[in-house]
Amino acid sequence: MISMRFAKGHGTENDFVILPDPEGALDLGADLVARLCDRRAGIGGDGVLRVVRTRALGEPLTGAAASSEAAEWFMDYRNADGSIAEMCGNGVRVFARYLLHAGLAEGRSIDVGTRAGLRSVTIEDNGDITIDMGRPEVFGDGGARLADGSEVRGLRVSVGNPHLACMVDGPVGGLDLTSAPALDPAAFPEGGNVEVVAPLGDGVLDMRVYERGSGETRSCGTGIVAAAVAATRAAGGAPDQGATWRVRVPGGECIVLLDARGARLRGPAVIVAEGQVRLG
Ligand SMILES: N[C@@H](CCC[C@H](N)C(=O)O)C(=O)O
Repeated sequence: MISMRFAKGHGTENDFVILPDPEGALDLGADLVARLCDRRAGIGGDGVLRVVRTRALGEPLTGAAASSEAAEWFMDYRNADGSIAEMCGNGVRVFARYLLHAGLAEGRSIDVGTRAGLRSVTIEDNGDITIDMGRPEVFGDGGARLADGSEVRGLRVSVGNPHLACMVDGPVGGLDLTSAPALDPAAFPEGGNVEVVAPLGDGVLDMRVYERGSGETRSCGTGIVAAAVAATRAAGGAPDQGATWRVRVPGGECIVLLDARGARLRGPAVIVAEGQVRLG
């Protein structure tokens, strides 16, 4: 019998099982993650956020992750299928909300370690949370084949993790995201997340996403940033020169601010449950 404390939270309905593990005592294998995220036999979630002190993480922080050494708390993010991802934008907001809720952090500014590097978080007056997402990297064009065989073209963007953000004509609601879009393995050697994005006018975007390791989710923070970058370029602009987008997703809405410093992502994050989970 496996028994552990958990919390459950979401950011625009991208939902997470939160596992408090300050001293890194949990043995969190892919199978356990998948069982926790199972929506019938487990708690259910798009992923797991393990809340661990950076010094207790138990893995080397090299490359992009090295700046995370400066953060007391590390967001060890796993997708619902148990795979490890570098970064989760909605996850960072929910993680920060949990730190405050659990008394593990205080104040309006919190640093969170991630595998994509340190992310600085600000709590806004209305309770929304803004994350400094760093500078998205653009790698040029790419394509994907959707489940029904149709093709979408888009921009390959790294927001710490890989995305193909595809501007489409017409509503995103009718596109087939029932199974993983096929990506070119040469362009996405680690797989990727695929966004379909339609401009609604007045700086508003409509977006759906198929997430690597989780399936179609109701929101994806890094995907929202990738969509904002693709929309800025599709409109003939340059993200460095400044743009603000409201991005609507099935689970709500986030704001992306782009400028020469990079991208900031703002949106809600809530904790909805706490308890003890037992898996036989
Ligand atoms: N939902 C997240 C992204 C989670 C990771 C992604 N599925 C991947 O494998 O890269 C977000 O809010 O950014």
